[in-house]
Amino acid sequence: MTTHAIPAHAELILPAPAKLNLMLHILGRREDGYHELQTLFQFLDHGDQLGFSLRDDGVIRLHTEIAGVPHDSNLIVRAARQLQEQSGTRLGADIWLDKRLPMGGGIGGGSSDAATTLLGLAHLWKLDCSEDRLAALGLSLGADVPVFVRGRAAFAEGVGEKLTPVELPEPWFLVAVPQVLVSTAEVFSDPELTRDTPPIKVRSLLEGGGRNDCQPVVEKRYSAVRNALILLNKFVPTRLTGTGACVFGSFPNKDDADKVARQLPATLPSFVAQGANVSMLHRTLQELARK
Ligand SMILES: C[C@](O)(CO)[C@H](O)COP(=O)(O)OP(=O)(O)OC[C@H]1O[C@@H](n2ccc(N)nc2=O)[C@H](O)[C@@H]1O
Ligand SMILES: Nc1ncnc2c1ncn2[C@@H]1O[C@H](COP(=O)(O)OP(=O)(O)OP(=O)(O)O)[C@@H](O)[C@H]1O
Repeated sequence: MTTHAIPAHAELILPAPAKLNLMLHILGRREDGYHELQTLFQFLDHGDQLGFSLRDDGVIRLHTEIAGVPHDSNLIVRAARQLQEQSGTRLGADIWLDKRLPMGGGIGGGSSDAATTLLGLAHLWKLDCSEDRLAALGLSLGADVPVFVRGRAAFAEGVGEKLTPVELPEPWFLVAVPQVLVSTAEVFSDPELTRDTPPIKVRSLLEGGGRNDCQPVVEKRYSAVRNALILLNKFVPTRLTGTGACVFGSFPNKDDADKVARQLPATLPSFVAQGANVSMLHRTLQELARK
């Protein structure tokens, strides 16, 4: 399937799905400033799309500009160059991006783009690269990249890289997108952030426990997020994902989620998507492998 942003001649088109943090506890802070956390990741059937074509001159060229992100800082380009360097390949790639996920939304758009680039180029360049190696490479790009590389809903510990796959219900989610960019680094450096939540066992989470420790800080700093939580909570129990800005509630079916979405004001964009325990990226790659 091609889109306006991806030309029909792209050799490989892959999804870069969003994720939700169904809960997020902060247990402590490490010496390097990163936080130890416990979080539950599930994917959504909604995301960006990337197109890739092979180049034999070694050049990595992303043809889509993202406002405010220089070409060489884009996680897609950084992921491609790291893989190129580590694998020693002489090949390069043309890459196109159809950006649908809000940036700084807490639904992992940049991290998912990076993971799709790693897996897509490993496929296109025919590299013999294990998932463990790609996940380690991904971690150097961002704490959330490994879960997208592995593509399984997971309970995450450490800084988010110690992953235990889990089977969760796959409800429909309404995700509201407050029109504000939340800085993850800023939230993690707020002195009022709760950093001493005791560790819990994965089983108690699967029974529905947990909260998002970042939520009070984000609500305090960003009125758009606070207002979105107040509004959505009138219809469904609502929580922040990651460090925001997006907030979400779950529904047993799509119709119920759509009904609430229709009642939100135009100033609060939203989308409805189903939770997925296997990411769309991995489902697409599995189909490719069968062909
Ligand atoms: C909070 C989560 O969204 C949960 O999914 C992620 O762990 C954040 O992942 P991310 O956006 O990929 O984060 P990174 O790009 O690695 O880090 C951004 C900034 O967030 C802070 N950070 C991030 C992850 C973590 N476990 N502890 C932190 O303190 C650090 O200040 C870091 O400079
Ligand atoms: N391909 C990309 N897509 C989005 N953002 C990118 C990309 N490359 C670099 N960035 C930078 O990364 C920042 C964070 O983007 P991202 O969309 O991953 O945030 P997020 O949804 O808050 O992520 P997370 O849930 O992992 O905290 C952006 O503000 C942007 O400056």
